[in-house]
Amino acid sequence: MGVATAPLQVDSLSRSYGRLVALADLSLTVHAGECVALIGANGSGKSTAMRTIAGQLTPTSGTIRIAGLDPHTEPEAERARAALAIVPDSPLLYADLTVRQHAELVTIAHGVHGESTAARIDALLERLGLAERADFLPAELSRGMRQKTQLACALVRPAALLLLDEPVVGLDPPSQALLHELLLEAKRSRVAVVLTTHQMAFAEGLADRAVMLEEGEVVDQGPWGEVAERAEQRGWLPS
Ligand SMILES: Nc1ncnc2c1ncn2[C@@H]1O[C@H](COP(=O)(O)OP(=O)(O)OP(=O)(O)O)[C@@H](O)[C@H]1O
Repeated sequence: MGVATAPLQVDSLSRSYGRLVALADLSLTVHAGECVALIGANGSGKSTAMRTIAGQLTPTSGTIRIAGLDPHTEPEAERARAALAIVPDSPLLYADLTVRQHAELVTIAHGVHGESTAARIDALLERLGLAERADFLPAELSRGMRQKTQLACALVRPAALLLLDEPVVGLDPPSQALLHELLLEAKRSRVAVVLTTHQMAFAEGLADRAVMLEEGEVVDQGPWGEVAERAEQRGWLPS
């Protein structure tokens, strides 16, 4: 067996919107079981990085490999998407599907639907406090419940790479603690996790490494504790 392919390998990734360079020259490798936090001010390029890695935005230059596969080139893109689970910065749910149907749709789409997945869905909805809302439509849910539905969709099936853009937003403190625990479990299952957050406390104990962006450029990166300390020194106060 050769060296295992990293779930995420990004090389010199840049993305512009017209003349605005939203992300410049990001290189990042995330190994199985590792968590990397992207931090930075509003508009620093975090979501642009996440969406480009996810295959939703075309890179201006650079390369992305998800489990060795290019998310921007068919037919590889489909297999890259299969290796990837995403929590977008605002919930993207179908108006006419219930909470449970969202989770089922993901398992069907990824070919892992069956009796054991039905039990897994039940257990996950229970943990997320959604069991009593399993048959509700998105419009009948609170904002936090919609966010938890999105989390259920991302966690309900195996993925090599989990991308979470501001996953904490809208969650109450116990739900934030639960998400922290669920992500630690994902790491223990060898999932590579990349998340963006403005809440330094949430990433504490979860992120192994951090990348700090400023106006699209990487201004610092390294072990979480070191980057967080330097970020505080440069006036980046934890919330
Ligand atoms: N669709 C777009 N068209 C033009 N410019 C965009 C577009 N989306 C984002 N930008 C610009 O790209 C830059 C980076 O935005 P991005 O959403 O990646 O930042 P962010 O770090 O995720 O911010 P936040 O913390 O507010 O979520 C900003 O200057 C923003 O104005």
